[in-house]
Amino acid sequence: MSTPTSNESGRLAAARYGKDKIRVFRVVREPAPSKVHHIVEYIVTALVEGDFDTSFTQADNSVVVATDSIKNITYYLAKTSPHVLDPTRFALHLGTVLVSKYAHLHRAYITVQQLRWARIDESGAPHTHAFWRDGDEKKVVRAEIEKLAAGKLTARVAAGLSDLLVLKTTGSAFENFVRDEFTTLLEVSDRIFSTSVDLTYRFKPLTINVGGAGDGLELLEEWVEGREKGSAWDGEEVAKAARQTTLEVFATDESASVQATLYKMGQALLAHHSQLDNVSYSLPNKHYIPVDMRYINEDNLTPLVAAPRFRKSLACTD
Ligand SMILES: O=c1[nH]c(=O)c2[nH]c(=O)[nH]c2[nH]1
Repeated sequence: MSTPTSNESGRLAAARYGKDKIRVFRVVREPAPSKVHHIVEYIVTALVEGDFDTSFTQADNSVVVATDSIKNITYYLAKTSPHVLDPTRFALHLGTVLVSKYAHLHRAYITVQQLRWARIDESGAPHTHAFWRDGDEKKVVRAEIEKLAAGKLTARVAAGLSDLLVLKTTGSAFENFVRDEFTTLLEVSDRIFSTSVDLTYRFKPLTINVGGAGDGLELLEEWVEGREKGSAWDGEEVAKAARQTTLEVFATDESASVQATLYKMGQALLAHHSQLDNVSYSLPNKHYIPVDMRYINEDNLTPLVAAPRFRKSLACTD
């Protein structure tokens, strides 16, 4: 995967390449007596930027770390990293290794999508090594690691979730929108509201000073420690809280529109997490339109038809 772009004069303006869709599955086995197994399944994208323009402009492969090697490094860290069970830390570890090991690579862009596996319940107790796919929802982490002057890295992390499917059967209206010759939608004071939530939140960037080069692990330890000390920063905790806040606002908001509920979700996240500097939601409306059964004298629209403007538009179409 590569994304070179050129300006009007035909010169290479920017270039980035790497590997997409690297599948990682890792089992961490606790020893006896517990013998509990922990698992993660990730889909990883690892892209790099650096001094390799000549690989695009002069077919010079001597500056190319093969995408196959990038995949192998990802596998190697999935096997060896103490951070593998935490997608944020794993992304940071992979990024720091790539820019630390190769002097001519300056930036790494790591995306980790985590698939959902939940423990199977066995007579009320979580099973030690059997799991089920707990829906299509994914946890998503995007980490950008930039090598600055010697001994300095900047980490920018955005995280969130995708494909969280939700539905509520009341507490949602959509009224008073523009009505003109193109309007066929009826106003409703009470409707089913369903959406598939995509959420991204960005953490404030952090610059860290590091002593030596290393393979990135020491840099990461320092990064993680610095983050957690004196602040509530912890990728997994924030992910859990952000998901819960999203669900609670969805459930409790007397929604005037998808737009208004979306904004409240963003406000709630920013209010709870001072370490975030940006929140973005996408909430595509999944329509459940009641079937009009008046032709057979069956009222399938009440209580959905309380608004006066709705009655008026019904009168027009009757
Ligand atoms: O909450 C909504 N917002 C819209 O902008 C819109 N547009 C539409 O057709 N239905 C809805 N619902």
